[in-house]
Amino acid sequence: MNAAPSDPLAREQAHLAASRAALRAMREDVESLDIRDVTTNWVNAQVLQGQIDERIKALADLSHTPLFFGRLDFLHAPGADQAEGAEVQKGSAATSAQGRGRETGGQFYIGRRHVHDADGDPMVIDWRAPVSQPFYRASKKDPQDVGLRRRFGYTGGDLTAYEDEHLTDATEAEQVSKLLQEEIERPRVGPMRDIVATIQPEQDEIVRGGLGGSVCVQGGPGTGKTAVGLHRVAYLLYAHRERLARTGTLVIGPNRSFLHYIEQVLPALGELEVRQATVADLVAHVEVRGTDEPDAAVVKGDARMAEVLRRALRSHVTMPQEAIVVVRGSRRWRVPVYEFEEIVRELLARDMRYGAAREALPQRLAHAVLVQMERSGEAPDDRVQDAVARNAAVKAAVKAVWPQVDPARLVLRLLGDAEFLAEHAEGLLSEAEQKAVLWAKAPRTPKSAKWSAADAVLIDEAADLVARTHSLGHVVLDEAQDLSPMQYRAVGRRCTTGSVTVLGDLAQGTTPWATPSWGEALAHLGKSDAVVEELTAGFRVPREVIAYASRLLPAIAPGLAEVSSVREAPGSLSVRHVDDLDAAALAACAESLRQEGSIGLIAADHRVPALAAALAAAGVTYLAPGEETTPDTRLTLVPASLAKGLEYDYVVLDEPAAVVAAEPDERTGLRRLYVALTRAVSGLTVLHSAPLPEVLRSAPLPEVLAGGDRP
Ligand SMILES: Nc1ncnc2c1ncn2[C@@H]1O[C@H](COP(=O)(O)OP(=O)(O)OP(=O)(O)O)[C@@H](O)[C@H]1O
Repeated sequence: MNAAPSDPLAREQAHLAASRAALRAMREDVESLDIRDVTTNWVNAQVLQGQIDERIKALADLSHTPLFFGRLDFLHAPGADQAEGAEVQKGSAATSAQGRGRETGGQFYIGRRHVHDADGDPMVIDWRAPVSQPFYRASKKDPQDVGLRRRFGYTGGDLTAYEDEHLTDATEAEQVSKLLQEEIERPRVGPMRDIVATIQPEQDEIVRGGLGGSVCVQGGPGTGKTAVGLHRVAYLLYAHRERLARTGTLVIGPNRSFLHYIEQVLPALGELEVRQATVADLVAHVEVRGTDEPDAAVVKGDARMAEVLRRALRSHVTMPQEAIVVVRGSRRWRVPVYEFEEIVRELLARDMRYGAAREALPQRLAHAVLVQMERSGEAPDDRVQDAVARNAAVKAAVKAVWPQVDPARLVLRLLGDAEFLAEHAEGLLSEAEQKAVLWAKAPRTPKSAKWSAADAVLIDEAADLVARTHSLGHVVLDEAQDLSPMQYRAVGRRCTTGSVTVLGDLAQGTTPWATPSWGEALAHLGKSDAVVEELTAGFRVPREVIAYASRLLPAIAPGLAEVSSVREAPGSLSVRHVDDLDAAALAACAESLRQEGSIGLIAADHRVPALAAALAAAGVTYLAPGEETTPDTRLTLVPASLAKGLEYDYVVLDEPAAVVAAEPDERTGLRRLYVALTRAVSGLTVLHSAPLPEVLRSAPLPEVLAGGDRP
């Protein structure tokens, strides 16, 4: 064996090479498994082979993804429970080479996955293992027994740098990590990437929160809410894999392009099994072909609709008018009206789903018959009870008293039949509200109806009243501020037995029903006990840009704290008054394209066709949101309504006044503008030919405003 190189970087590179070799050996071990001896059953063999293929995939060594990104040298050996079988070395060469002369307790390389050598000793520890936690949380104030924390920098797949912190050395100054700054500013090409190497302490607390508790994270733009939510799923799947494999996990995002943007993060962390969906996907009982006027959508999304639906559904149950007569052989058995009614009332009083109660009713009636049989000296068994429950007279009685209800037909009737609606909305919805939701012309069948997105949510509520919705183990709800109360309920019933991570920013609420407070949202979700956490450190947007965007805060979300950016980027903001918007947008895009990374041209939705034409005429290729940027096509033309949650290295924002004016009211318009102003990582160019919105103009100037005109 070669002697360990004396240069610390070379030694780390050697450990990387050895870890890669170990990973390769792990993969080869799995590849060489011969399952013919293990199973002769074809189906079992297929399943086993599938699992092996997954495992081989999970053990792939991605050349551009660092196998480890950090190292921890503990002062004392961590307990066995912490170590995940980690190698605990006495006075490792690397640490003693620091010349610090302490007794060391173990050295751990932290990476995306666990890698062990031929003896089973770990070369790399999974970032989610307990022993990795101090990598994210330890500080000079609380070193957590860590003597040295080392972060590694990579260029391509090569380990090229490292950064050390001696946490117990009082003389060493605390400093902002250069590697963190570089990681954030690394140009963006392709979809969102993971942040596993640089999760911050306050983020890590949320990521590693227990599975039992629900959590709600309020955080301004770019504070890492989405990143935190996705890493939390990966962590929970590690810590509770078996349980969550059974119960399932789900990530909910606002639209397809957003989901497309985030969909690679979990696979990159080795998690392939997580479903990602929009709320619309969850409630897709019918085809959505219609839209609502805002006032109708607000009423349809209001939680009072749940009670209207409940009443309307229960109105289908009618009290029996006649006794049931069951003929068996030569005998006739009667369930008198009063007893039948008692059974129906008792089922209504129970907290049962409509459908479950309907299924229970024949058995209850049969039971009443059985009691009579016993009284008259017969000894019927369970089979007799089943037979009575299936008796034609019982079936007919149940059908008349407790009919089957189709959820879509129920909603169809409520929205199409003014009298029916009035009857069940009485005391809940005003006349004007009822009028707002009623169809001008009622469709005849659910198939011919032009259902809106809000209608689909009503149908989902009705479906849950009829039969319980399946609940998952954990749900992450991103951009949660925009949901209506009825949408929160739809999400809440998918995690009644599990927990939820709610992520959002009240200042970015752009729907007419956006939630005014997290307390309200959580109540609708059925998770009032969730802890509300706040993230205030901003990673995406540089200080100058966030200061400019934050001028809007008093108007859009008074009381919310301004994001405090971790990055200074002088010259990152330029605000220009221009005469020809299209030409200026082309020029600004060309300017940004000279830099590395992605560019987003954001404009009011109605401005998009004109800008598209201008780009096409100039021969500039561009993408729509959700399409993947490539080194050749780095420009995306983004309608302001789809900008939420996305980010670009450089943003050109076209005509703020048009973005504001496109919304039904000023506050929503300014919130939309706030979203658009906070998408840039490295530079924002604002172009306007109309005057800027008053709040953006009149606020005091931030201290640093370099590049371009002053606003
Ligand atoms: N700890 C971190 N290390 C490196 N990058 C980070 C970290 N936290 C967040 N980021 C980066 O900051 C950017 C913003 O993160 P993210 O999209 O999760 O923010 P958000 O709070 O969801 O924003 P928005 O409110 O705009 O949707 C992303 O590029 C993300 O990778």
